[in-house]
Amino acid sequence: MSDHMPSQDSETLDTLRQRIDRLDQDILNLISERARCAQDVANVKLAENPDAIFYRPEREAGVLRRIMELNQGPLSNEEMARLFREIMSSCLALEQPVRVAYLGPEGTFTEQAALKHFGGSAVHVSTNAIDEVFREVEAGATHYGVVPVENSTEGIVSHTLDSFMAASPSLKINGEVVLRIHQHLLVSERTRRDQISRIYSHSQSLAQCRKWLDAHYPHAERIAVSSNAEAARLVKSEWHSAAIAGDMAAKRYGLERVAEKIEDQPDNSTRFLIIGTHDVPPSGDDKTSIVAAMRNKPGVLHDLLEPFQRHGIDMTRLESRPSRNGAWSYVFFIDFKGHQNDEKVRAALDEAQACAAELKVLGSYPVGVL
Ligand SMILES: O=C(O)C(=O)C[C@]1(C(=O)O)C=C[C@@H](O)C=C1
Repeated sequence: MSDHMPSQDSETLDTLRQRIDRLDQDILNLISERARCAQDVANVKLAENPDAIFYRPEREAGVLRRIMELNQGPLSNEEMARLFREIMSSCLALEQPVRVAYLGPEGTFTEQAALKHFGGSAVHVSTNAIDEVFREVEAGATHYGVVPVENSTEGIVSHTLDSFMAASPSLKINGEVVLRIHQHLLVSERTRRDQISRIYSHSQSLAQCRKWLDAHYPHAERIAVSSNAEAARLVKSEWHSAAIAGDMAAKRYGLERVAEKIEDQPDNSTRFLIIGTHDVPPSGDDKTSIVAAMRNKPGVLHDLLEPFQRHGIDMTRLESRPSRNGAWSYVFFIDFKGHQNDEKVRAALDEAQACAAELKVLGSYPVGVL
């Protein structure tokens, strides 16, 4: 129907749009009032401490959880929380432009995780390797860092655990973020789609799509490269190649999807950790990560875990890594529910400490909300 033809429908559309205009004005005023409030919060923090910490993960988790509880629809809880995530990101940027290092290059899932956790107003800084993310944070070049730690189909990211073993004690885990990972087969406009003989991706992504590749491209050579984004970049200049990567890389390098969501496990997800240099107070729903080096004798794992079980602490992950130090053979990475300030967590940690050669609390942090 033409725009100039008056009708019942277009009148209704006009009045609805007038209502939306009025609502937008109210939302605008409220967001501005909220932003001014955040500026006042910044001044209070500065008055208390000239080296104030502006980013407060426990408070952000609380704000988002409350929004999800209050939400009555029609937008989903996740959608609403995502909007508030961005509002808070803008408010925090008014207090202090927060710098966040992530495992790059641009277009990686880690960049997507950093955006999901800190929102678009943080300054996101790409690095070339996981240990570089750690170095940036330790040196104070960025306030926080984001690193992948485990994938639901491929298991742990060993570089990250090794970096924790080598990290200074001032480095703390400040948060976690879980990302649903969707892999796509991507090509450029130059690619001859019927002659794809090479498929680039990160080794974990190739592994995550193994069955799909066996079925659809059994003869293409699979080439592991340093990241999915690097795979996407390579495809730009080769007519017979494709890449497996996610949405961020497709967008960043202007690639087309030949096939979408080709991961073998439909619930494929990756967990990322936020690292910083401060302890996070309790948020009401927290996790704690520790690393323990054990002496090389029988029954050590049982001795280490028994106090947690006895105090009724819910363990969410256990990994072992060979130690680099000759004095003991294994170190264990353990995640459990609860905050290190909780009485029963303290008691279990004290007892576990007594039987470990070395035990380091890597941090207590809010369970991922989004
Ligand atoms: O409550 C605070 O400490 C704030 O700084 C405000 C606020 C917010 O916008 O709600 C902003 C940044 C913090 O990370 C947490 C919350």
